Amino acid sequence: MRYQSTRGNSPQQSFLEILLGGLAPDGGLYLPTEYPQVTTAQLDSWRGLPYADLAYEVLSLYCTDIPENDLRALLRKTYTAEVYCNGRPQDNAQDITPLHWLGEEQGTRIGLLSLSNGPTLAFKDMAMQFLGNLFEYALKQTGQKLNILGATSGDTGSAAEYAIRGKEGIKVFMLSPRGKMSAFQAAQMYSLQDPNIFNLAVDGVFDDCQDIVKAVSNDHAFKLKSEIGTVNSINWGRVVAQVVYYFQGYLLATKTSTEKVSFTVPSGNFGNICAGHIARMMGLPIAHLVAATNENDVLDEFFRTGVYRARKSAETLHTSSPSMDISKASNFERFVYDLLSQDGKATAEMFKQVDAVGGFDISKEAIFKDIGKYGFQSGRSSHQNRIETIQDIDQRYGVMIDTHTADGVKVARDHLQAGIPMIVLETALPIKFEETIELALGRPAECPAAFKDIKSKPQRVENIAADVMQVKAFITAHLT
Ligand SMILES: Cc1ncc(COP(=O)(O)O)c(C=O)c1O
Ligand SMILES: N[C@@H](CCOP(=O)(O)O)C(=O)O
Repeated sequence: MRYQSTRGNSPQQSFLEILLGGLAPDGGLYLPTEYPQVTTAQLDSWRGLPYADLAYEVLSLYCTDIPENDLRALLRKTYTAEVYCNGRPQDNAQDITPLHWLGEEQGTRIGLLSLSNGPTLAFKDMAMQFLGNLFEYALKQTGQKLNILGATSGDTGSAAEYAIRGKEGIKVFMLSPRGKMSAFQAAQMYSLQDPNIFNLAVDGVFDDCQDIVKAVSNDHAFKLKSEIGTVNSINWGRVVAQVVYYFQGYLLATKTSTEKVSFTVPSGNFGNICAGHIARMMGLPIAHLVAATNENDVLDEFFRTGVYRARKSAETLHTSSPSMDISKASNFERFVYDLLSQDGKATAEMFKQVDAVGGFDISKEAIFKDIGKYGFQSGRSSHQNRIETIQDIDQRYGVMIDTHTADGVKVARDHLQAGIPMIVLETALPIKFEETIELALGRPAECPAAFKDIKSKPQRVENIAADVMQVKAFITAHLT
């Protein structure tokens, strides 16, 4: 399988070649030259497979330069019930991403796909644990070192750091928006004392952190000299590993592979739902992919109106689902590339416009009229909506959900279709946003034993301005 850039001006490369690099040299994002197609018979034959083996079936279509036995071994090492039971040991832990039906609403079943049982209690662990093992494997083959530069709004950071702490030859430099994450999220990252982990608290919002990562990646000389790699969903490895749980969710929800299912995805950087889009492009029978945003509703606005209007940092709101406080959704470019029939030149033009004037408007163009064929729908949730949804799901079903999942449930309920099951992706555990849970329910969220005293541990973090030069200087000073 070869990979090409969404901006059409980088040489095609193999999976392992793009894995360590992140952004393509022309500033675009990598996508496969074609989406492998999965037949109904293939899907049926995957029913009942252990998660690691299902992951092998899906990922072997993409990671064609990793020998079969190595890929299978990496996946079996990654996807174990021991690694994915940190939050809530449960009966069906062997499913890795168990599906919990909540009940029947408006003539259809609604359920939660549990993606947050990994070491840091958010869905990011699903891909990041695999990437940690894969980086180690790839570096052993080449003898290279890797310095990861990442941006986080709270969950990617800790998932990457827990996956990579203590690994030989890899350092992590993680940019986080100072004061914008929950106290629990900050403590998860900043309490790590491993010498290969560096936390930088940036004076800005997540988008400022993400812009710095992209600017550093676009300085090709610095990137090469400093062996910079990425773990954000701009890295194809992250997205493709997330494709697997759409297959798992579908197979757990259905009895035959002709049935349709819809997914609602709490969305910010468009990485998670982009993985759903790819699963659908591969032939997974997904009726709708519903993007649920919080008050930072750039994506909802686009799907409703055809106008993509990235917000400036000062316009990005600090909400009670803070991991989705994102106004420039990186992976949206991957979808736009497909929407433009994989025309790299046209995609580059659109995103040049985003940099120059902050967005684009396709509301009057034929491609916007065609958007329905990709199955996307969208909606937005507010602080009041999420409080009411957390209360309602607790009262009605006895299930406590986090604030991001609550945004998902709220928007899912606005898009139920009789007879088509709706799966909401559960993206984090409630303890990560305990202040809002207390506010909604008047009682504390359950805290896994491993994190009981997390907030009282000493923290190691450096404050830094939202300045590319300062970040480069920090990295350079900590490379040896
Ligand atoms: C808990 C949680 N929910 C939802 C999201 C949004 O996911 P994405 O950025 O892939 O759209 C994030 C961050 O990415 C998150 O951390
Ligand atoms: N919500 C994320 C930020 C987006 O990260 P990505 O790695 O999925 O691109 C976070 O919690 O850090």
